[in-house]
Amino acid sequence: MQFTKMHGLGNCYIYVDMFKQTFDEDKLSPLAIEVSDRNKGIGSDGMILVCPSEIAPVKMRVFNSDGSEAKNCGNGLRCVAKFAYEHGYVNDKTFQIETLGGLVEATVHVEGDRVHTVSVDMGEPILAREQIPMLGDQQDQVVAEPFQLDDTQLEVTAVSMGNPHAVMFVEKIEEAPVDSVGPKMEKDERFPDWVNVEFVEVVSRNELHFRVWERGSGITQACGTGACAAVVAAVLNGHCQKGEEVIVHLLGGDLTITWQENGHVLMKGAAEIICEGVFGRK
Ligand SMILES: N[C@H](CCC[C@H](N)C(=O)O)C(=O)O
Repeated sequence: MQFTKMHGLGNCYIYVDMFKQTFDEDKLSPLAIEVSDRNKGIGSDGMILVCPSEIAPVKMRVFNSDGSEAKNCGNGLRCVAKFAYEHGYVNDKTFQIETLGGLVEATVHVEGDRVHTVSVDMGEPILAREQIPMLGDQQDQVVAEPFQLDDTQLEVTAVSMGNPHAVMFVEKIEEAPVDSVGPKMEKDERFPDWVNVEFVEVVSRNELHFRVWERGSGITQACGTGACAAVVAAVLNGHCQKGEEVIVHLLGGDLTITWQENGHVLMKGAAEIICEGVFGRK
């Protein structure tokens, strides 16, 4: 299998060009687990397929390292946009990408003949409880809702960017309980589809620190949809302002996120190739 390993701020995936090769549907989840394995495979946070689409130049499918398929991936979208442009699957610098969560619009920023930075209009966040989805009979939106997890009392703000996110604010990001709270909340029964878990320290109305425990992959260096969810949650909790750029500091680098006045969330950040190769026998 031909592959390209790419990363967005250290959140790396094995990209497979499905314009040139195809696999049986039931092989995809096991293949994602196999290629993601850092000891017996290539090593990554998951696998992303760059597919033909009937409604856009390309379609993105995302598989976490546990083999589960997700509806969206922010860092993946920037890398898919770079891949599509550099492989000539698109002619313009701004184009749509189909995801399982709907259509998004990407713009590649070209330096010479290479793309290093990509902007993506991620569309509107989904805030209705039942569409996150999250159980509970309180009000329709989940903003700073008390959340008891074993003997820990937390406050959760829930946002979907096509995939579900539970955002919590902490005083010091370096003390965020990522590896203790993360895995418990990821599969808590109150999130029927499980959930990505984010911890945010507010530096100012235009700057956040961010850590993540990703659904299906665990701790990663960065999560693009999670950074978008974090800015939306920060606005909902009065820490940031709609219409203003927010710099989000993730372990692997920075993203610029704006929850625009028109309701759409704009994400801008890097996308890089690590290597290309053949997985398994030719
Ligand atoms: N773990 C996520 C998919 C990858 C999202 C993340 N890597 C990003 O950049 O948005 C989920 O199951 O919803």
